[in-house]
Amino acid sequence: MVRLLELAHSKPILALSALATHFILHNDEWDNTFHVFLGIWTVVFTGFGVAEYAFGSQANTIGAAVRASTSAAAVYLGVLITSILLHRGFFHRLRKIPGPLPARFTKFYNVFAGVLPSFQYYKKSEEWYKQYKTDVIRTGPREVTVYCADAIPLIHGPMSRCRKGPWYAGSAHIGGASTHTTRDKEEHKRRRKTWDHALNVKSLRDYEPRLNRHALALMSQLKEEAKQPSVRLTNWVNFYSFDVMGDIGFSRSFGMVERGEEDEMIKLLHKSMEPLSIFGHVNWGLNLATRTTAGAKPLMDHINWTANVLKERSKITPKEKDIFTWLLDPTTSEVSPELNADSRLLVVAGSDTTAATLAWISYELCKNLKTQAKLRKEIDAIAPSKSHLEVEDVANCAFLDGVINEAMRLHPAVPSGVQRETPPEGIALPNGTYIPGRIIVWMPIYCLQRDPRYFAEPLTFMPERWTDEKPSAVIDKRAFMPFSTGIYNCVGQKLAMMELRSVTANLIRNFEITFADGEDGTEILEKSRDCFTTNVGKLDVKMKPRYKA
Ligand code: HEM
Repeated sequence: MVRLLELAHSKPILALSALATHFILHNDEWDNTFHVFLGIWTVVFTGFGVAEYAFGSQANTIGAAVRASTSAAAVYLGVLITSILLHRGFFHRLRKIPGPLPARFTKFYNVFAGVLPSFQYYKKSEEWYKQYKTDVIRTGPREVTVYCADAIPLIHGPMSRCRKGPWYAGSAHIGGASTHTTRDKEEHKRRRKTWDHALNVKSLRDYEPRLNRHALALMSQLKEEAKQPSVRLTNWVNFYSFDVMGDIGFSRSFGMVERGEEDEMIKLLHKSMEPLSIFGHVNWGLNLATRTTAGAKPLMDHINWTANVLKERSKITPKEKDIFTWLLDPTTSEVSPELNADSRLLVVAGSDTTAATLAWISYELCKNLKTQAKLRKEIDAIAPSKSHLEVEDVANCAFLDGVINEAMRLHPAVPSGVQRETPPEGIALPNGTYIPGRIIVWMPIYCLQRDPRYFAEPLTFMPERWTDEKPSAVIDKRAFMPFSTGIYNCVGQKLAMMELRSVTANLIRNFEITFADGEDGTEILEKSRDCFTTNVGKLDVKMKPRYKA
Protein backbone atom coordinates (compact mmCIF):
# COMPACT_ATOMS: atom_id res chain seq x y z
CA MET A 1 0.00 0.00 0.00
CA VAL A 2 2.78 2.41 0.97
CA ARG A 3 4.48 1.66 -2.35
CA LEU A 4 1.23 2.35 -4.19
CA LEU A 5 0.81 5.65 -2.39
CA GLU A 6 4.31 6.67 -3.31
CA LEU A 7 3.50 5.99 -6.94
CA ALA A 8 0.41 8.17 -6.65
CA HIS A 9 2.59 11.01 -5.39
CA SER A 10 4.75 10.80 -8.48
CA LYS A 11 3.97 13.67 -10.84
CA PRO A 12 5.20 11.83 -13.94
CA ILE A 13 2.94 8.88 -13.10
CA LEU A 14 -0.04 11.17 -12.58
CA ALA A 15 0.70 12.96 -15.84
CA LEU A 16 1.06 9.69 -17.70
CA SER A 17 -2.28 8.45 -16.29
CA ALA A 18 -3.90 11.69 -17.48
CA LEU A 19 -2.43 11.28 -20.97
CA ALA A 20 -3.54 7.63 -21.04
CA THR A 21 -7.07 8.68 -20.02
CA HIS A 22 -7.16 11.20 -22.84
CA PHE A 23 -5.72 8.76 -25.36
CA ILE A 24 -8.26 6.04 -24.49
CA LEU A 25 -11.25 8.38 -24.43
CA HIS A 26 -10.48 10.97 -27.08
CA ASN A 27 -12.48 9.37 -29.86
CA ASP A 28 -15.47 8.51 -27.70
CA GLU A 29 -18.51 10.55 -26.89
CA TRP A 30 -18.77 11.25 -23.18
CA ASP A 31 -21.24 14.16 -23.17
CA ASN A 32 -23.88 12.13 -21.41
CA THR A 33 -21.55 10.10 -19.17
CA PHE A 34 -19.53 12.97 -17.78
CA HIS A 35 -21.09 12.44 -14.35
CA VAL A 36 -19.56 8.93 -14.30
CA PHE A 37 -16.06 10.39 -14.75
CA LEU A 38 -16.72 13.00 -12.10
CA GLY A 39 -17.82 10.20 -9.78
CA ILE A 40 -14.75 8.06 -10.53
CA TRP A 41 -12.33 10.96 -10.06
CA THR A 42 -14.00 11.97 -6.80
CA VAL A 43 -13.80 8.40 -5.46
CA VAL A 44 -10.19 7.91 -6.61
CA PHE A 45 -8.82 11.17 -5.23
CA THR A 46 -10.85 11.04 -2.01
CA GLY A 47 -9.75 7.40 -1.59
CA PHE A 48 -6.16 8.50 -2.11
CA GLY A 49 -6.50 11.14 0.63
CA VAL A 50 -8.03 8.64 3.05
CA ALA A 51 -5.37 6.00 2.30
CA GLU A 52 -2.66 8.61 2.66
CA TYR A 53 -3.99 9.57 6.09
CA ALA A 54 -4.36 5.95 7.22
CA PHE A 55 -1.24 4.32 5.78
CA GLY A 56 0.95 6.96 4.17
CA SER A 57 4.16 8.34 5.52
CA GLN A 58 3.75 11.85 4.12
CA ALA A 59 0.37 12.93 5.55
CA ASN A 60 -0.57 12.09 9.08
CA THR A 61 -3.04 14.92 9.65
CA ILE A 62 -6.38 15.39 7.88
CA GLY A 63 -5.20 18.73 6.46
CA ALA A 64 -2.07 17.15 5.00
CA ALA A 65 -4.10 14.27 3.49
CA VAL A 66 -6.50 16.75 1.86
CA ARG A 67 -3.54 18.69 0.49
CA ALA A 68 -1.97 15.52 -0.89
CA SER A 69 -5.14 14.42 -2.67
CA THR A 70 -5.85 17.93 -3.98
CA SER A 71 -2.39 18.30 -5.40
CA ALA A 72 -2.57 14.84 -7.06
CA ALA A 73 -5.94 15.80 -8.56
CA ALA A 74 -4.55 19.15 -9.73
CA VAL A 75 -1.62 17.50 -11.53
CA TYR A 76 -3.81 14.81 -13.11
CA LEU A 77 -6.64 17.12 -14.19
CA GLY A 78 -4.22 19.88 -15.22
CA VAL A 79 -2.40 17.55 -17.60
CA LEU A 80 -5.66 16.03 -18.82
CA ILE A 81 -7.20 19.43 -19.60
CA THR A 82 -4.00 20.72 -21.23
CA SER A 83 -3.79 17.60 -23.36
CA ILE A 84 -7.43 17.94 -24.40
CA LEU A 85 -7.00 21.61 -25.30
CA LEU A 86 -3.80 21.00 -27.28
CA HIS A 87 -5.46 18.19 -29.18
CA ARG A 88 -8.58 20.22 -29.92
CA GLY A 89 -6.58 23.24 -30.99
CA PHE A 90 -3.83 21.74 -33.11
CA PHE A 91 -4.22 18.03 -33.82
CA HIS A 92 -7.94 17.44 -34.18
CA ARG A 93 -9.36 15.98 -37.39
CA LEU A 94 -11.19 19.30 -37.87
CA ARG A 95 -8.07 21.46 -37.50
CA LYS A 96 -8.10 22.55 -41.15
CA ILE A 97 -11.70 23.76 -41.10
CA PRO A 98 -11.86 27.52 -40.51
CA GLY A 99 -13.82 29.03 -37.67
CA PRO A 100 -13.51 31.20 -34.56
CA LEU A 101 -10.34 30.19 -32.69
CA PRO A 102 -11.82 29.94 -29.16
CA ALA A 103 -14.66 27.71 -30.41
CA ARG A 104 -12.24 24.94 -31.31
CA PHE A 105 -11.24 24.73 -27.63
CA THR A 106 -14.61 24.95 -25.92
CA LYS A 107 -18.29 25.40 -26.68
CA PHE A 108 -18.52 27.74 -23.71
CA TYR A 109 -17.22 30.31 -26.17
CA ASN A 110 -20.41 29.91 -28.23
CA VAL A 111 -22.49 30.48 -25.10
CA PHE A 112 -20.71 33.70 -24.19
CA ALA A 113 -20.16 35.00 -27.72
CA GLY A 114 -23.34 33.73 -29.35
CA VAL A 115 -26.14 32.89 -26.95
CA LEU A 116 -25.68 35.64 -24.36
CA PRO A 117 -27.06 38.20 -23.87
CA SER A 118 -29.75 38.06 -26.57
CA PHE A 119 -30.42 34.29 -26.69
CA GLN A 120 -30.44 34.53 -30.48
CA TYR A 121 -27.63 32.18 -31.42
CA TYR A 122 -28.78 31.97 -35.04
CA LYS A 123 -27.68 35.58 -35.51
CA LYS A 124 -24.18 34.63 -34.42
CA SER A 125 -24.25 31.75 -36.92
CA GLU A 126 -25.17 34.27 -39.60
CA GLU A 127 -22.38 36.62 -38.50
CA TRP A 128 -19.80 33.81 -38.72
CA TYR A 129 -21.02 32.90 -42.17
CA LYS A 130 -20.52 36.48 -43.34
CA GLN A 131 -17.13 36.63 -41.66
CA TYR A 132 -15.64 33.35 -42.92
CA LYS A 133 -17.43 33.28 -46.30
CA THR A 134 -17.33 29.51 -46.49
CA ASP A 135 -19.96 26.79 -46.29
CA VAL A 136 -18.40 24.74 -43.50
CA ILE A 137 -17.25 26.45 -40.32
CA ARG A 138 -15.79 24.78 -37.26
CA THR A 139 -17.98 26.01 -34.42
CA GLY A 140 -16.91 23.66 -31.65
CA PRO A 141 -14.22 21.22 -30.63
CA ARG A 142 -15.91 18.45 -32.60
CA GLU A 143 -18.60 20.45 -34.33
CA VAL A 144 -19.13 22.12 -37.67
CA THR A 145 -21.90 24.37 -38.94
CA VAL A 146 -22.85 23.82 -42.56
CA TYR A 147 -24.52 26.51 -44.65
CA CYS A 148 -25.12 25.01 -48.10
CA ALA A 149 -28.27 23.43 -49.47
CA ASP A 150 -26.22 20.81 -51.34
CA ALA A 151 -25.41 19.25 -47.97
CA ILE A 152 -29.06 18.86 -46.91
CA PRO A 153 -29.63 15.42 -48.51
CA LEU A 154 -26.45 14.11 -46.89
CA ILE A 155 -27.20 15.48 -43.44
CA HIS A 156 -31.00 15.45 -43.23
CA GLY A 157 -32.33 13.68 -46.32
CA PRO A 158 -34.26 10.39 -46.20
CA MET A 159 -31.12 8.44 -47.18
CA SER A 160 -28.79 10.32 -44.83
CA ARG A 161 -26.49 8.16 -42.73
CA CYS A 162 -26.24 10.83 -40.05
CA ARG A 163 -27.98 10.21 -36.75
CA LYS A 164 -29.22 12.50 -34.01
CA GLY A 165 -26.47 14.06 -31.87
CA PRO A 166 -25.84 13.78 -28.11
CA TRP A 167 -27.97 16.85 -27.41
CA TYR A 168 -31.08 14.69 -27.78
CA ALA A 169 -30.08 12.34 -24.98
CA GLY A 170 -29.05 15.13 -22.61
CA SER A 171 -32.01 14.81 -20.29
CA ALA A 172 -33.36 11.39 -21.28
CA HIS A 173 -32.26 10.07 -17.88
CA ILE A 174 -35.09 12.05 -16.27
CA GLY A 175 -38.17 11.23 -18.23
CA GLY A 176 -36.96 8.60 -20.71
CA ALA A 177 -36.51 9.09 -24.44
CA SER A 178 -39.38 10.36 -26.56
CA THR A 179 -39.86 9.49 -30.22
CA HIS A 180 -38.04 12.75 -30.86
CA THR A 181 -35.14 12.30 -28.44
CA THR A 182 -34.29 8.66 -29.05
CA ARG A 183 -31.02 8.38 -30.97
CA ASP A 184 -31.69 4.81 -32.00
CA LYS A 185 -32.82 4.82 -35.65
CA GLU A 186 -34.71 1.53 -35.40
CA GLU A 187 -36.56 2.60 -32.26
CA HIS A 188 -37.39 5.92 -33.88
CA LYS A 189 -38.75 4.17 -36.96
CA ARG A 190 -40.97 1.88 -34.87
CA ARG A 191 -42.37 4.70 -32.74
CA ARG A 192 -42.69 7.16 -35.60
CA LYS A 193 -45.07 4.79 -37.42
CA THR A 194 -47.71 5.32 -34.73
CA TRP A 195 -47.27 9.07 -34.90
CA ASP A 196 -47.64 8.91 -38.68
CA HIS A 197 -51.02 7.19 -38.21
CA ALA A 198 -52.09 9.74 -35.62
CA LEU A 199 -51.36 12.61 -37.99
CA ASN A 200 -52.13 11.23 -41.44
CA VAL A 201 -54.72 12.78 -43.75
CA LYS A 202 -57.51 10.54 -42.47
CA SER A 203 -56.87 11.28 -38.80
CA LEU A 204 -56.55 14.99 -39.53
CA ARG A 205 -60.03 14.91 -41.01
CA ASP A 206 -61.29 13.67 -37.64
CA TYR A 207 -59.61 16.60 -35.89
CA GLU A 208 -60.94 19.25 -38.27
CA PRO A 209 -64.20 20.09 -36.45
CA ARG A 210 -62.21 20.78 -33.30
CA LEU A 211 -59.79 23.03 -35.15
CA ASN A 212 -62.76 24.98 -36.45
CA ARG A 213 -64.22 25.33 -32.97
CA HIS A 214 -60.94 26.62 -31.53
CA ALA A 215 -60.40 29.16 -34.31
CA LEU A 216 -63.97 30.36 -33.83
CA ALA A 217 -63.47 30.67 -30.05
CA LEU A 218 -60.29 32.66 -30.65
CA MET A 219 -62.06 35.01 -33.07
CA SER A 220 -64.92 35.69 -30.66
CA GLN A 221 -62.46 36.55 -27.89
CA LEU A 222 -60.48 38.76 -30.25
CA LYS A 223 -63.67 40.58 -31.20
CA GLU A 224 -64.03 41.54 -27.55
CA GLU A 225 -60.35 42.38 -27.24
CA ALA A 226 -60.45 44.52 -30.38
CA LYS A 227 -62.35 47.12 -28.36
CA GLN A 228 -59.05 47.84 -26.58
CA PRO A 229 -56.51 50.14 -28.26
CA SER A 230 -53.87 47.43 -28.02
CA VAL A 231 -54.10 43.65 -28.05
CA ARG A 232 -51.20 41.43 -27.01
CA LEU A 233 -51.60 39.05 -29.93
CA THR A 234 -48.68 36.85 -28.90
CA ASN A 235 -50.60 35.82 -25.77
CA TRP A 236 -53.71 34.91 -27.70
CA VAL A 237 -51.98 32.75 -30.27
CA ASN A 238 -50.26 30.95 -27.41
CA PHE A 239 -53.59 30.31 -25.68
CA TYR A 240 -55.03 29.05 -28.96
CA SER A 241 -52.19 26.67 -29.78
CA PHE A 242 -52.21 25.19 -26.26
CA ASP A 243 -55.95 24.72 -26.33
CA VAL A 244 -55.72 22.94 -29.69
CA MET A 245 -52.95 20.68 -28.44
CA GLY A 246 -54.86 19.84 -25.27
CA ASP A 247 -57.98 19.00 -27.23
CA ILE A 248 -56.57 17.20 -30.25
CA GLY A 249 -53.76 15.60 -28.29
CA PHE A 250 -55.46 14.57 -25.04
CA SER A 251 -59.19 15.41 -25.41
CA ARG A 252 -58.67 17.88 -22.61
CA SER A 253 -59.87 21.42 -22.42
CA PHE A 254 -57.18 23.78 -21.18
CA GLY A 255 -59.69 26.61 -21.65
CA MET A 256 -57.01 29.28 -22.06
CA VAL A 257 -58.72 31.17 -24.88
CA GLU A 258 -61.91 31.22 -22.84
CA ARG A 259 -60.17 32.51 -19.69
CA GLY A 260 -57.93 34.83 -21.68
CA GLU A 261 -55.04 34.39 -19.33
CA GLU A 262 -51.74 32.61 -19.37
CA ASP A 263 -51.86 29.32 -17.57
CA GLU A 264 -49.03 28.39 -15.20
CA MET A 265 -48.42 25.53 -17.56
CA ILE A 266 -47.18 27.82 -20.36
CA LYS A 267 -44.72 29.39 -17.92
CA LEU A 268 -43.66 25.91 -16.84
CA LEU A 269 -43.08 24.85 -20.43
CA HIS A 270 -40.94 27.90 -21.17
CA LYS A 271 -38.96 27.44 -17.97
CA SER A 272 -38.31 23.82 -18.86
CA MET A 273 -37.06 24.82 -22.32
CA GLU A 274 -34.88 27.75 -21.20
CA PRO A 275 -31.84 25.66 -20.19
CA LEU A 276 -31.68 24.42 -23.77
CA SER A 277 -30.67 27.85 -25.04
CA ILE A 278 -27.38 27.59 -23.13
CA PHE A 279 -26.92 23.91 -22.55
CA GLY A 280 -27.85 23.09 -26.13
CA HIS A 281 -24.22 24.08 -26.72
CA VAL A 282 -22.63 22.33 -23.79
CA ASN A 283 -24.21 18.91 -23.95
CA TRP A 284 -22.41 17.51 -20.92
CA GLY A 285 -23.54 20.60 -18.99
CA LEU A 286 -27.18 19.85 -19.81
CA ASN A 287 -26.73 16.28 -18.64
CA LEU A 288 -24.97 17.36 -15.42
CA ALA A 289 -27.37 20.21 -14.68
CA THR A 290 -30.39 17.96 -15.01
CA ARG A 291 -28.80 15.58 -12.52
CA THR A 292 -28.96 18.28 -9.82
CA THR A 293 -32.19 18.96 -7.95
CA ALA A 294 -32.30 22.64 -8.94
CA GLY A 295 -31.33 22.01 -12.58
CA ALA A 296 -33.84 19.23 -13.04
CA LYS A 297 -36.75 20.96 -11.31
CA PRO A 298 -38.36 22.89 -14.19
CA LEU A 299 -38.02 19.90 -16.49
CA MET A 300 -39.21 17.50 -13.83
CA ASP A 301 -42.24 19.70 -13.08
CA HIS A 302 -43.16 19.83 -16.73
CA ILE A 303 -42.63 16.11 -17.23
CA ASN A 304 -44.83 15.39 -14.20
CA TRP A 305 -47.46 17.76 -15.47
CA THR A 306 -47.64 16.20 -18.94
CA ALA A 307 -47.52 12.69 -17.41
CA ASN A 308 -50.55 13.59 -15.28
CA VAL A 309 -52.41 14.92 -18.28
CA LEU A 310 -51.72 11.64 -20.05
CA LYS A 311 -52.69 9.56 -17.02
CA GLU A 312 -56.07 11.26 -16.91
CA ARG A 313 -56.46 10.86 -20.64
CA SER A 314 -55.69 7.13 -20.42
CA LYS A 315 -58.67 6.64 -18.10
CA ILE A 316 -61.25 7.86 -20.59
CA THR A 317 -62.49 6.85 -24.02
CA PRO A 318 -63.04 10.15 -25.78
CA LYS A 319 -66.07 10.69 -28.01
CA GLU A 320 -63.86 12.06 -30.75
CA LYS A 321 -60.53 10.47 -31.65
CA ASP A 322 -57.41 12.30 -30.52
CA ILE A 323 -53.68 11.81 -31.07
CA PHE A 324 -53.36 9.57 -28.02
CA THR A 325 -56.11 7.32 -29.38
CA TRP A 326 -53.33 6.16 -31.68
CA LEU A 327 -50.40 6.31 -29.32
CA LEU A 328 -51.91 4.59 -26.26
CA ASP A 329 -51.78 0.82 -26.18
CA PRO A 330 -55.44 -0.34 -26.16
CA THR A 331 -54.52 -3.65 -24.49
CA THR A 332 -53.30 -2.11 -21.25
CA SER A 333 -54.25 0.72 -18.95
CA GLU A 334 -50.60 1.19 -17.97
CA VAL A 335 -48.86 4.25 -19.38
CA SER A 336 -45.27 3.43 -20.32
CA PRO A 337 -42.40 5.87 -19.64
CA GLU A 338 -42.00 6.05 -23.44
CA LEU A 339 -45.51 7.41 -23.75
CA ASN A 340 -45.00 9.85 -20.90
CA ALA A 341 -42.02 11.21 -22.81
CA ASP A 342 -44.17 11.44 -25.93
CA SER A 343 -46.86 13.37 -24.05
CA ARG A 344 -44.28 16.08 -23.27
CA LEU A 345 -43.08 15.91 -26.87
CA LEU A 346 -46.58 16.62 -28.10
CA VAL A 347 -46.98 19.66 -25.85
CA VAL A 348 -43.55 21.10 -26.71
CA ALA A 349 -43.55 20.32 -30.42
CA GLY A 350 -47.15 21.16 -31.11
CA SER A 351 -47.82 24.36 -29.25
CA ASP A 352 -44.89 26.80 -29.08
CA THR A 353 -43.91 26.24 -32.71
CA THR A 354 -47.37 27.03 -34.03
CA ALA A 355 -47.83 29.97 -31.67
CA ALA A 356 -44.47 31.46 -32.67
CA THR A 357 -45.29 31.09 -36.36
CA LEU A 358 -48.69 32.74 -35.93
CA ALA A 359 -46.99 35.60 -34.13
CA TRP A 360 -44.45 36.04 -36.93
CA ILE A 361 -47.18 35.94 -39.60
CA SER A 362 -48.98 38.73 -37.75
CA TYR A 363 -45.76 40.71 -37.39
CA GLU A 364 -45.06 40.50 -41.13
CA LEU A 365 -48.64 41.42 -42.02
CA CYS A 366 -48.47 44.50 -39.77
CA LYS A 367 -45.19 45.47 -41.39
CA ASN A 368 -46.40 44.83 -44.94
CA LEU A 369 -49.84 46.41 -45.11
CA LYS A 370 -50.10 46.07 -48.89
CA THR A 371 -49.57 42.33 -48.59
CA GLN A 372 -52.17 42.24 -45.84
CA ALA A 373 -54.68 43.97 -48.13
CA LYS A 374 -53.86 41.60 -50.97
CA LEU A 375 -54.30 38.59 -48.71
CA ARG A 376 -57.62 39.98 -47.46
CA LYS A 377 -58.85 40.28 -51.04
CA GLU A 378 -58.01 36.63 -51.65
CA ILE A 379 -59.59 35.54 -48.39
CA ASP A 380 -62.75 37.61 -48.96
CA ALA A 381 -63.26 35.78 -52.23
CA ILE A 382 -63.46 32.44 -50.41
CA ALA A 383 -66.98 31.43 -49.35
CA PRO A 384 -68.20 35.06 -49.01
CA SER A 385 -71.47 33.99 -47.41
CA LYS A 386 -69.76 32.36 -44.44
CA SER A 387 -69.01 34.34 -41.30
CA HIS A 388 -66.32 31.87 -40.25
CA LEU A 389 -63.99 30.11 -42.63
CA GLU A 390 -63.46 26.45 -41.91
CA VAL A 391 -60.23 24.54 -42.35
CA GLU A 392 -61.53 22.97 -45.53
CA ASP A 393 -62.42 26.38 -47.04
CA VAL A 394 -58.84 27.62 -46.79
CA ALA A 395 -57.01 24.44 -47.75
CA ASN A 396 -56.16 25.67 -51.25
CA CYS A 397 -55.46 29.37 -51.13
CA ALA A 398 -52.08 29.80 -52.78
CA PHE A 399 -51.48 33.33 -51.55
CA LEU A 400 -52.35 32.40 -47.96
CA ASP A 401 -49.85 29.55 -48.12
CA GLY A 402 -47.38 31.99 -49.63
CA VAL A 403 -47.79 34.33 -46.64
CA ILE A 404 -47.34 31.44 -44.20
CA ASN A 405 -44.31 30.02 -46.01
CA GLU A 406 -42.71 33.41 -46.26
CA ALA A 407 -43.15 34.06 -42.52
CA MET A 408 -41.65 30.63 -41.78
CA ARG A 409 -38.80 31.32 -44.19
CA LEU A 410 -37.80 34.56 -42.51
CA HIS A 411 -38.63 33.41 -38.98
CA PRO A 412 -38.34 29.63 -38.66
CA ALA A 413 -39.65 28.31 -35.34
CA VAL A 414 -36.50 26.20 -34.86
CA PRO A 415 -34.03 28.83 -36.11
CA SER A 416 -30.70 27.26 -35.18
CA GLY A 417 -31.63 23.97 -36.77
CA VAL A 418 -31.30 20.49 -35.35
CA GLN A 419 -28.24 18.54 -34.27
CA ARG A 420 -26.92 15.61 -36.26
CA GLU A 421 -23.81 13.47 -36.01
CA THR A 422 -21.91 12.17 -39.03
CA PRO A 423 -21.63 8.40 -39.55
CA PRO A 424 -18.29 6.72 -38.61
CA GLU A 425 -17.01 6.95 -42.21
CA GLY A 426 -17.77 10.70 -42.37
CA ILE A 427 -19.43 12.51 -45.26
CA ALA A 428 -18.04 14.18 -48.36
CA LEU A 429 -19.97 17.28 -49.35
CA PRO A 430 -20.51 18.05 -53.06
CA ASN A 431 -18.18 21.06 -52.72
CA GLY A 432 -15.34 18.66 -51.85
CA THR A 433 -15.22 19.29 -48.10
CA TYR A 434 -14.86 16.10 -46.11
CA ILE A 435 -16.45 16.05 -42.65
CA PRO A 436 -14.92 13.20 -40.66
CA GLY A 437 -16.94 10.60 -38.76
CA ARG A 438 -18.75 11.24 -35.47
CA ILE A 439 -18.67 15.00 -35.89
CA ILE A 440 -21.59 17.09 -34.76
CA VAL A 441 -23.26 19.02 -37.55
CA TRP A 442 -25.70 21.92 -37.41
CA MET A 443 -27.42 23.53 -40.37
CA PRO A 444 -28.94 26.82 -39.18
CA ILE A 445 -32.36 26.98 -40.85
CA TYR A 446 -32.48 30.75 -40.25
CA CYS A 447 -29.30 31.30 -42.32
CA LEU A 448 -30.15 28.87 -45.12
CA GLN A 449 -33.55 30.44 -45.60
CA ARG A 450 -32.05 33.94 -45.84
CA ASP A 451 -29.29 33.00 -48.25
CA PRO A 452 -29.35 34.92 -51.58
CA ARG A 453 -28.08 31.78 -53.34
CA TYR A 454 -31.44 30.15 -52.59
CA PHE A 455 -33.92 33.01 -52.42
CA ALA A 456 -33.87 36.18 -54.52
CA GLU A 457 -34.09 39.34 -52.39
CA PRO A 458 -33.88 37.09 -49.35
CA LEU A 459 -34.75 39.71 -46.75
CA THR A 460 -37.89 40.86 -48.55
CA PHE A 461 -41.22 39.45 -47.37
CA MET A 462 -42.52 38.25 -50.72
CA PRO A 463 -45.35 35.67 -50.55
CA GLU A 464 -45.54 35.85 -54.35
CA ARG A 465 -42.36 33.78 -54.59
CA TRP A 466 -44.45 30.79 -53.45
CA THR A 467 -47.23 31.36 -56.00
CA ASP A 468 -47.42 31.54 -59.79
CA GLU A 469 -46.62 35.23 -59.61
CA LYS A 470 -42.87 35.06 -58.89
CA PRO A 471 -41.68 31.46 -58.66
CA SER A 472 -38.22 32.46 -59.90
CA ALA A 473 -37.63 34.13 -56.52
CA VAL A 474 -37.27 30.65 -55.02
CA ILE A 475 -33.96 29.60 -56.49
CA ASP A 476 -33.42 26.37 -54.55
CA LYS A 477 -36.44 25.04 -52.69
CA ARG A 478 -34.33 22.51 -50.78
CA ALA A 479 -33.12 25.35 -48.59
CA PHE A 480 -36.66 25.87 -47.26
CA MET A 481 -36.99 23.53 -44.32
CA PRO A 482 -38.89 25.06 -41.42
CA PHE A 483 -40.23 21.58 -40.61
CA SER A 484 -36.83 19.96 -41.22
CA THR A 485 -36.70 17.14 -43.71
CA GLY A 486 -35.99 13.41 -43.98
CA ILE A 487 -36.94 10.66 -41.55
CA TYR A 488 -36.89 12.96 -38.54
CA ASN A 489 -38.95 15.74 -40.10
CA CYS A 490 -41.97 17.26 -38.39
CA VAL A 491 -44.75 14.71 -38.20
CA GLY A 492 -47.22 17.47 -37.32
CA GLN A 493 -46.62 19.73 -40.30
CA LYS A 494 -49.98 19.13 -41.98
CA LEU A 495 -51.76 19.78 -38.71
CA ALA A 496 -49.65 22.91 -38.22
CA MET A 497 -50.54 24.18 -41.69
CA MET A 498 -54.24 23.62 -40.98
CA GLU A 499 -53.97 25.69 -37.79
CA LEU A 500 -51.93 28.43 -39.43
CA ARG A 501 -54.29 28.73 -42.39
CA SER A 502 -57.43 28.69 -40.32
CA VAL A 503 -56.29 31.33 -37.81
CA THR A 504 -54.58 33.62 -40.33
CA ALA A 505 -57.50 33.56 -42.76
CA ASN A 506 -60.11 34.34 -40.12
CA LEU A 507 -57.94 36.98 -38.48
CA ILE A 508 -57.49 38.84 -41.76
CA ARG A 509 -61.14 38.41 -42.69
CA ASN A 510 -62.33 39.85 -39.39
CA PHE A 511 -59.77 42.57 -38.71
CA GLU A 512 -57.36 45.02 -40.19
CA ILE A 513 -54.30 44.68 -38.02
CA THR A 514 -51.57 47.25 -37.49
CA PHE A 515 -48.86 47.72 -34.88
CA ALA A 516 -50.33 49.22 -31.71
CA ASP A 517 -49.29 52.76 -30.75
CA GLY A 518 -45.73 52.67 -29.48
CA GLU A 519 -45.13 49.26 -31.07
CA ASP A 520 -42.92 48.77 -34.11
CA GLY A 521 -42.11 45.09 -33.84
CA THR A 522 -38.79 45.65 -32.10
CA GLU A 523 -39.80 43.55 -29.08
CA ILE A 524 -40.63 40.46 -31.06
CA LEU A 525 -37.46 40.86 -33.13
CA GLU A 526 -35.13 41.57 -30.24
CA LYS A 527 -36.68 39.66 -27.37
CA SER A 528 -37.52 36.34 -28.99
CA ARG A 529 -35.42 33.62 -27.43
CA ASP A 530 -34.00 30.65 -29.21
CA CYS A 531 -34.51 27.77 -26.78
CA PHE A 532 -34.46 25.12 -29.54
CA THR A 533 -38.03 26.19 -30.28
CA THR A 534 -38.65 29.94 -30.17
CA ASN A 535 -40.12 31.65 -27.17
CA VAL A 536 -41.36 34.77 -28.99
CA GLY A 537 -41.16 38.29 -27.61
CA LYS A 538 -44.37 40.24 -27.28
CA LEU A 539 -46.32 41.73 -30.17
CA ASP A 540 -49.03 44.33 -29.50
CA VAL A 541 -51.44 45.15 -32.31
CA LYS A 542 -54.40 47.37 -33.02
CA MET A 543 -57.35 45.44 -34.44
CA LYS A 544 -59.87 47.32 -36.55
CA PRO A 545 -63.05 45.22 -36.91
CA ARG A 546 -64.38 44.59 -40.42
CA TYR A 547 -67.64 42.99 -39.31
CA LYS A 548 -70.77 44.79 -38.18
CA ALA A 549 -70.88 44.85 -34.38
C1 HEM B 1 -45.28 25.80 -37.39
C2 HEM B 1 -45.32 24.76 -36.63
C3 HEM B 1 -44.23 23.73 -36.50
C4 HEM B 1 -42.92 23.79 -36.85
C5 HEM B 1 -42.17 24.94 -37.49
C6 HEM B 1 -42.31 22.51 -36.49
C7 HEM B 1 -40.99 22.18 -36.69
C8 HEM B 1 -40.44 20.95 -36.40
C9 HEM B 1 -39.07 20.59 -36.63
C10 HEM B 1 -38.01 21.50 -37.25
C11 HEM B 1 -38.91 19.31 -36.21
C12 HEM B 1 -37.61 18.48 -36.27
C13 HEM B 1 -36.99 18.44 -34.90
C14 HEM B 1 -35.70 17.68 -34.82
O1 HEM B 1 -35.25 17.06 -35.78
O2 HEM B 1 -35.11 17.73 -33.73
C15 HEM B 1 -40.17 18.85 -35.70
C16 HEM B 1 -40.40 17.61 -35.17
C17 HEM B 1 -41.61 17.22 -34.63
N1 HEM B 1 -42.78 17.92 -34.63
FE1 HEM B 1 -43.07 19.75 -35.40
N2 HEM B 1 -43.29 21.73 -35.93
C18 HEM B 1 -44.47 22.42 -35.93
C19 HEM B 1 -45.68 21.98 -35.47
C20 HEM B 1 -45.94 20.74 -34.96
C21 HEM B 1 -47.23 20.30 -34.51
C22 HEM B 1 -48.53 21.09 -34.55
C23 HEM B 1 -47.06 19.05 -34.02
C24 HEM B 1 -48.17 18.23 -33.43
C25 HEM B 1 -48.31 17.03 -33.41
C26 HEM B 1 -45.64 18.70 -34.16
C27 HEM B 1 -45.06 17.51 -33.78
C28 HEM B 1 -43.74 17.17 -33.99
C29 HEM B 1 -43.16 15.92 -33.56
C30 HEM B 1 -43.88 14.80 -32.82
C31 HEM B 1 -41.82 15.94 -33.96
C32 HEM B 1 -40.77 14.84 -33.77
C33 HEM B 1 -40.74 13.98 -35.02
C34 HEM B 1 -39.71 12.90 -34.98
O3 HEM B 1 -38.69 13.03 -34.29
O4 HEM B 1 -39.93 11.90 -35.69
N3 HEM B 1 -45.01 19.75 -34.74
N4 HEM B 1 -41.10 19.87 -35.83
